[in-house]
Formats: sequence, structure tokens, C-alpha cells
Amino acid sequence: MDRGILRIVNLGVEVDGRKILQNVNLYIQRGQTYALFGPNGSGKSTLLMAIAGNPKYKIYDGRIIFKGKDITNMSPDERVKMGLGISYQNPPKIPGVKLRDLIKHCAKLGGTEDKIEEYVKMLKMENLLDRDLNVGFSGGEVKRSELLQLLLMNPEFAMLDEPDSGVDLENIAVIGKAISKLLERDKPEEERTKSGIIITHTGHILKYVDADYGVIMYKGRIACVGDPYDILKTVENYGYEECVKRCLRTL
Ligand SMILES: Nc1ncnc2c1ncn2[C@@H]1O[C@H](COP(=O)(O)OP(=O)(O)OP(=O)(O)O)[C@@H](O)[C@H]1O
Repeated sequence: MDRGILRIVNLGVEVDGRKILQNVNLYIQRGQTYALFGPNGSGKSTLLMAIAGNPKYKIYDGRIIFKGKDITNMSPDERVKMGLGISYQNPPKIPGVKLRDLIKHCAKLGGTEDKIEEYVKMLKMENLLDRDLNVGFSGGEVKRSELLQLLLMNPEFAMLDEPDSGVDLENIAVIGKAISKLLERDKPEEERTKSGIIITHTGHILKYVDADYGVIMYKGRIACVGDPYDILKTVENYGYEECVKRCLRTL
């Protein structure tokens, strides 16, 4: 049985007339979690934005297939309804919108109204609920707020853009456990219904979320797919360029 949930075929993406991604191919099966690595500016966030359907990220080539359906030209709302969810690296500050009201809306979309209290407690968000969204939030608080919204939206395919950057060691454990829950990492692969992509520079989050595969984005292309922990070690020891060379040699 084909367990494919997301298939990206020859994808090319441009932003403000500049080609950022070329010929990106990726096939992710239901139940799998991918770690996405790559140097600054290599196109990682661009890929997630294109999958989410942000209109600023124009697809000039290729297709995105989600759950067997071509979503290349679908609106972001339609994609969310189909089960795609994203947590942003730098979400906007929205004065006048209370986190409490936003998460109620997320829970309604995800059918998780009965989980609000549990997740708020798990992510230690009690004191932030009556604050304006992201206004004056610390870096770590922004990450926990993004994750809370995503958990409540309960997407089948979750995309997390650097959930561990700027987060203290204690809170990385909190965030890691929440992501593991979101991606059902405690279940055997064949029983999982959730899948996702996590962008990480340091790999700290992978101590708590055992990703199945690692992918390197390099100069706007997917340059390597392999064991995420091996990739991290090679990058740490030899840098991205050498890691990509070694990976291409073994293909
Ligand atoms: N509006 C824009 N106009 C021109 N170039 C842009 C625009 N937005 C993004 N870019 C460029 O696209 C490239 C890819 O950016 P992207 O944010 O996808 O990289 P990234 O791999 O996520 O980087 P980081 O690790 O630093 O977050 C960068 O060189 C960036 O400067």
C-alpha cells in the first residue's frame, strides 16, 4: 500500500522575481518525520512557505501533491483544511489579539477544544494567555506559543520552522515532548497518522524527537537524504559542503 502523504515534484520557487528553489523532489510517507538542515539562506523556510501556500512564494515549476491531491494552486486556507499546519520561525506580533482567543479558534479548527487546558499546562503557557499575540514575548515564549497553536490545530502534516532556536535547555525538553506528541512518535510507524518536517540548525530538538530521515537543503536544492544523526555529525565535523560531497558520492 502506498503510504505517501506528501510528494514534491521538480519544484521551483521564486520570491520577488528571484529564483530560490530549483528542482526540489521529496517523498514523505505517512508516519514519518523529516529533519531539514542547511546553511543560512539555502531555502529551507522557502520550501515550507511554498508547501503552506504563502502567495509571496511563487511556484514557477513543478507540483506539490498532498494526500494524493495536487495542491499547487490551492489557497493556504484550503491546505489547512486538508491537514497541513505550520509553525513559523518569526511569526508577526498582533496587538489586540489575545493568545487565549487565538487558541480557542485553533482548537475549534482542530476539534481539540477538550485538550486546551492539557496543552496549555504542558507548554507552560498559563501566564501568557491574556497577553497580545507575540507582543513582548521572549524568543522561547514565541516558540511555545506557535507550538501550542499547532498542537490544537492537530494537523496531519506539521511543518516546524526552527522550533528549538533561542530556546533554553529546559524548555527544549518541553518543546521536544510536545512535538513528539504532535507527531505520534510514541506509536509504531504503521499506526501513526501524523507526519512532519522540522527545520533545525543545532539538532537539539532531535534528542527528544526521533526523526526518521534527514535532508540537506543546499543552494536551493535537496542535496542529501540520509540518517539525520549521521548527517548532523558529518556537518558538525566537516561542514555542509563536505557533507553534501560525501552524500553525492554514496548516491
Ligand atoms: N523578498 C525576497 N527577495 C529576495 N530574496 C529573498 C526574499 N525573501 C527571501 N529571499 C532569499 O531567499 C533565500 C532563502 O531564504 P530562506 O529564508 O528560505 O533560507 P533558510 O534556509 O530558511 O535560512 P535560515 O537558516 O537563515 O533561516 C535567502 O538568500 C533570502 O535572502
